[in-house]
Amino acid sequence: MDPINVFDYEKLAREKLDQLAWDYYNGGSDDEVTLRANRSAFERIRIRPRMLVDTKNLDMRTTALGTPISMPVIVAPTAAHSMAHPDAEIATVQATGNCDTIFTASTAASRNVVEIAQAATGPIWFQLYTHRNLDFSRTLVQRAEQAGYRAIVFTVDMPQLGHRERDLRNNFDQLQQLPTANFQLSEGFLNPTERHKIDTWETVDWLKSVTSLPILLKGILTAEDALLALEHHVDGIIVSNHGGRQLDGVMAGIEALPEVVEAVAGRCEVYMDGGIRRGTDILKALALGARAVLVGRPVLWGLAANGAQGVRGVLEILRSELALAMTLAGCPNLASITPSLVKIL
Ligand SMILES: Cc1cc2nc3c(=O)[nH]c(=O)nc-3n(C[C@H](O)[C@H](O)[C@H](O)COP(=O)(O)O)c2cc1C
Ligand SMILES: CC(C)CC(=O)C(=O)O
Repeated sequence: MDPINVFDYEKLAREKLDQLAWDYYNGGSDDEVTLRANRSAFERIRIRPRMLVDTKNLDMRTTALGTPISMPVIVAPTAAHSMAHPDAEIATVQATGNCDTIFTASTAASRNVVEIAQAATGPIWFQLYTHRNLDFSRTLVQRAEQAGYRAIVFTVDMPQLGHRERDLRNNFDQLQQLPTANFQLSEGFLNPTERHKIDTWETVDWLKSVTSLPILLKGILTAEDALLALEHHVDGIIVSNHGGRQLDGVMAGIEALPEVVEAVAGRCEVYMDGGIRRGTDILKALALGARAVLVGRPVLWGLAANGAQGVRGVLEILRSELALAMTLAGCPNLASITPSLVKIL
């Protein structure tokens, strides 16, 4: 099969992955209400296209915290790429760089923070989960800074692992069994039930004190927390529900985006993720105020299907779908994508 959309890569990945890896990648928490909402919410947003607009010189380039990227699509941090393909993060970081966009390396990656930076062919961000010993985290963040990462993405929605029933049925204990390189999660994360003792808003201040890199908070879903993030001087917010893997029943990323954008009022950059599978999804997110979107599972599907080439295939499909959506909607560039482009039903 020659994949013509991202879902074709999902089918190819399903054929390659064993049940445990498939469930870990694709699953959500509890009843997976939020996981499904991340997709279905896009169907309640309709596009108001404009006609007879000159889109010959279509331009979707932008910047993310000052870094130029060729399209408003960034690779989200996801753990342990070696479960998808032996080339692991080396393949994903290189394919992403070859598409001229940003790769975000997870703290729970299967290659360490320096190996990934050395393999990179483009800009990279580092996603942080704190270690129970903050000195260890300081070293990790500083190693990332020295290795050339351009921002720290601090994930704030995991005081404890969500209740992922597919993994429980497979006896897959992520904190014990994920093949991670930076540290053993079972040692670093505390006892999973005590993890909530680690991170507070003070941790954001601590993070600012140990790095000069810009900081994004990933996992914000409300205006209240967006305002607190601004009080703590973050550089960016990623509106996210962790791909429906943490608290089930929370809003879809695309549903939470407008209130965060309104609260922030241009004072920092706002990104979103969750359920981005089509160029039209990206168009809708940009219309509702995201600077760019992040994609999680589709990149893992591409990696599982065909290594670096599969990752590139996924990202190029999203690029060409967005180009077509912009053309048909009468948007020659990202600045022309404004709230009036969509109607929320
Ligand atoms: C298998 C898997 C592993 C993930 N690992 C991480 C992680 O290590 N750190 C993190 O901040 N988010 C992690 N996430 C969440 C993603 O960064 C992102 O928020 C989510 O996947 C976006 O939704 P999507 O998969 O529908 O695109 C993970 C998601 C998946 C599916
Ligand atoms: C359990 C974490 C280390 C990885 C993660 O964020 C996830 O699986 O969603």
